[in-house]
Amino acid sequence: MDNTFQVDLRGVVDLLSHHLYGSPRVYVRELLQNAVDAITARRVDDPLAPGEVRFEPAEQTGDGTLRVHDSGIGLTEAQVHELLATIGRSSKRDELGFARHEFLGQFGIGLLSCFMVADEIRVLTRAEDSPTVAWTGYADGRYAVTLPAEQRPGIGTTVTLVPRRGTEHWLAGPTLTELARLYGSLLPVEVRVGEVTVTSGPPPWHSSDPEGSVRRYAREILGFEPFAVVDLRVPAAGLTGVAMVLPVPANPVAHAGHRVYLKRMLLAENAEGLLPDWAFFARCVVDATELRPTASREALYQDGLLDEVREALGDQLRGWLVRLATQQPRRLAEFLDVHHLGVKALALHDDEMLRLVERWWQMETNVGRMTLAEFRQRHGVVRYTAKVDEFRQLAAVAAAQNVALVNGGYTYDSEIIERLPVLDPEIRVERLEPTDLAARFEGLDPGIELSLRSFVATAQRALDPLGCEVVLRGFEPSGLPALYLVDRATAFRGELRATKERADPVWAGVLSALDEGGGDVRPQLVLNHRNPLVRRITALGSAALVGTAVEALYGQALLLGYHPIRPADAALLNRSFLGLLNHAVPGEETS
Ligand SMILES: Nc1ncnc2c1ncn2[C@@H]1O[C@H](COP(=O)(O)OP(=O)(O)OP(=O)(O)O)[C@@H](O)[C@H]1O
Repeated sequence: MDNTFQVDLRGVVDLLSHHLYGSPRVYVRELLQNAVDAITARRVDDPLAPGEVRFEPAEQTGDGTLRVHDSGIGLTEAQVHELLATIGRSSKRDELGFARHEFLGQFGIGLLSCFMVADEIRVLTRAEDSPTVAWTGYADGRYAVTLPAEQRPGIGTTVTLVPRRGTEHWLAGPTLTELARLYGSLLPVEVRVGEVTVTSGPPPWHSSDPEGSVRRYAREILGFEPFAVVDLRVPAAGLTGVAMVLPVPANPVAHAGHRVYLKRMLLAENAEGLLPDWAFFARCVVDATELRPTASREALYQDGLLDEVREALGDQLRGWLVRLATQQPRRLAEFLDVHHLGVKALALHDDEMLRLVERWWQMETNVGRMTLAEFRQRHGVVRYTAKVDEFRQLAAVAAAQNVALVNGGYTYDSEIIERLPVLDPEIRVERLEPTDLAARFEGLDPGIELSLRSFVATAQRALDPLGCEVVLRGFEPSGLPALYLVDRATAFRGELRATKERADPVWAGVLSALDEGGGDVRPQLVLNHRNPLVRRITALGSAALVGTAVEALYGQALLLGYHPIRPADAALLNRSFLGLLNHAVPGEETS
């Protein structure tokens, strides 16, 4: 035998009135929504029927209650029993149970939200050709219906809330005005709180001066002056609105919330999921007729339509960017100055954005700031370093060897450069291998080389314990005495081993697995024979002093290139510094 669920009414009332919503303030929205829906229902048969919602805050009613009057369709006695007294029953669904398009409500639970601020809800309602009906509901699930002798002055409904102790402030004039304005300012019927009208006409993007009105709205409501305003439109979702491009950089991981109205009633001030993640530089204000709210009516329901909307809005923002690039490149440059991180993040997945970055974003290179497109045109291969330190060390040396170099060390830059061949397979991209640079340095005259053999041998002996090879070359800039070059794979393994020494056995084992294969190419200290100091060092008579000087050059080259300093390097730096100091300060030792 089948049984039906038993329901504990008090539990359900408590759940729906107290636990579904994030804050008691939504009771204002639910009251507004019912009043507007009732007016909409009345206007189906009587398009010229008045459309008015009036709140009387506690200060005005004088008895501590709040009243809201509407000129809506009202309810007959039978409807009161059916609709107000049955949780989950709504007049806003069709025979099949689907939400009817013209109404804001659909679930048949909204009125219960009033129990967050009231112990008692009274509804006085009058439908056409029917007597006035009074319904009173209590938070414990009881209700009473009477037919009062005194008739309500006109068709419509008055809802009265008797405040719960401790929640009176939610019903007071200032709070009520603020909340009615927040939720209802764009509603198509006039809403007043006391004598104050809180509705302000159609959405700003539908006004006669859309740009001016949207900017004013942004300043007054959102608190910023947008960099740009982009029109949005998705007919399938009945959506219109604007995206406002933020005037300051936004945090790419902090999702921007959007202001979403459904049928001109505010749904959420911080709705997520409306734009693709990459579009974090924009904040939207939209009104939609077809998107669905969650039951708490505080967020958008994640469905296929929302996915379509997100994609369409992404396309519209992308289109705006591309138009800016072709029609207003100067504005685009300004935009990129503020939001380059977002655009670059997007360029990692999106070819159009990649092209935009390639053409319009100026990168640091050792031949001046320029776009990657310009760089490619002038220098062919896009040669780059992936670390800022590496660029700093090698920029001048590479420039002197006519090697143009892009600094790919900033966020996303090297990934963007590596992705360039997606735009055109002809594009050649190469990460600079520091040791390749040495191959471009001029070798010495054989005679000179021969005469310096013993110097090189002495220098090599000084650096042997550090596993570094000494090379003597002539290169520009001549002001640079020495350059420490290490190939990337060796540098990586060096760092791995240093970490391994500090790690616990398990982690060290993992690191060992990574350290397999590939013989190390010894790092090189390339001494510059064009440098006057180096020449003087090669001419020193004392082998000990040559050793100390070469050690000092080694240490200085390490520091200059921001290379990691191992304990052995630190000891050597110390030793050579003291050695040179000792040599520089003359005089006998005294005791
Ligand atoms: N001011 C009003 N005038 C006329 N009928 C009303 C009014 N307020 C409520 N009702 C009736 O009571 C029903 C239940 O209202 P309730 O607010 O609980 O749910 P709803 O508006 O249908 O849906 P939702 O839970 O999505 O708000 C409504 O469907 C409507 O028929």
